Amino acid sequence: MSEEPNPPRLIAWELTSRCNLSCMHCRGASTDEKAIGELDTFEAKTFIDQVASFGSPILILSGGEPLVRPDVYELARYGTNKGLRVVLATNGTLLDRETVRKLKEAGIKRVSISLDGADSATHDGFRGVKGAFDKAMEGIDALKAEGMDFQINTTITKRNLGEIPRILKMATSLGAEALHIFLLVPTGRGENLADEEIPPAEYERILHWFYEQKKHTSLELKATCAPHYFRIMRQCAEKEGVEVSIKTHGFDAVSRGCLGGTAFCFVSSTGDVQPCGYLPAIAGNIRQQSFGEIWNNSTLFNELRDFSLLKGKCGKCEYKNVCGGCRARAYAATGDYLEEEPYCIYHPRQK
Ligand code: HEM
Ligand SMILES: C[C@H]1O[C@@H](n2cnc3c(N)ncnc32)[C@H](O)[C@@H]1O
Ligand code: MET
Ligand code: SF4
Repeated sequence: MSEEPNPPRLIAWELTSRCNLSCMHCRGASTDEKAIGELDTFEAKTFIDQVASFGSPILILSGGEPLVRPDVYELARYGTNKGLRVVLATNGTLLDRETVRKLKEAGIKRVSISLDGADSATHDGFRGVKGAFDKAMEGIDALKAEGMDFQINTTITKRNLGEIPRILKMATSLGAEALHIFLLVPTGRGENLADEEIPPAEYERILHWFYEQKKHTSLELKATCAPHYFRIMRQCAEKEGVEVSIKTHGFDAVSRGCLGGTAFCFVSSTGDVQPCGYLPAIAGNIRQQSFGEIWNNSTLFNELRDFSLLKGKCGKCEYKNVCGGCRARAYAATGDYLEEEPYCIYHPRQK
């Protein structure tokens, strides 16, 4: 019998698909209509039980907008009591000091705020609502006033590429713990935004820049949905004559590009388990099978764990074990999640 996979280290859970915003790039449906078929409080707690009995991942309460769900505090407390590290991902517009106090009481350890621009013109343009930037900044003020750790999540597109250095400065002066960049995946409502994706050469440039910035900041910088980073990190280290290790490169030294199905998964508001929120392929549903069963046995997840199945350039690449390409972007471009990452400029040595 084959060995059982390690349990996930991180689960992003779409508590609800409802949202008070409707950003153009959103991977979700995110409208203010009542969600159909959403897990109720009891089902949500059963899911937490299953996760906690199976492993002890970081549980990211996401959405839609998780703060529109009234039982968000009850679920956060439940997860915390079960020993999970529970964090919350929000657009920040619904946060005030009272809300932050309740999140703290529920045991939430960190909150991420999405900032897609360094000012209101870019951010509000992106998020489709005037005042979204100011509201998010007020949310950050509330987090600071209540002493809640926070990080900034930024989705990079052609619109804000030039503002990333300013966003990094802003995250630093605001006192964030981390800046996590996401690279746009044209999926969900963002399906038609392929034109907004930065070209592959720009990916290369911004990820090199990111590598350099890490040397000069105490902020935790993480590139999510940018698996190429792990190749670029190794190429840069080789040039510098430095060996990649935890000592020199921290957690990045032992992590890899796409973690979907290997250390990370996404659970939708109706209980579908997916490799990530940007890849609409379903490993199973927690209403039909336990989370652990899906994680261990799904064909989809087992395929994603077998890097020898990667096709095209990714399949031949000497970096496939540390990068692996973005499976969601491959799926969006070709309909096959094992195909090559379409936004990579690198030519593997093997032809
Ligand atoms: C500390 C270690 C962390 C790691 C290694 C990590 C890694 C990841 C990964 C792999 C993804 C999925 C994207 C993909 O499929 O490539 C992701 C998504 C995400 N992470 Fe993190 N993350 C970490 C911490 C956090 C924290 C502390 C927060 C929030 C406070 C957070 C917020 C998010 C959000 C909002 C998403 C998107 C999920 C969604 O689709 O809604 N992450 N992260
Ligand atoms: C949870 C984080 O995911 C981002 N996000 C939402 N939709 C997409 C997409 N299609 N591609 C990349 N990032 C996305 C949000 O802007 C938020 O910052
Ligand atoms: N709505 C929240 C945000 O914008 C979390 C989910 S985004 C798909 O950060
Ligand atoms: S990205 Fe987040 S805030 Fe924007 S519409 Fe989607 S769920 Fe809502």
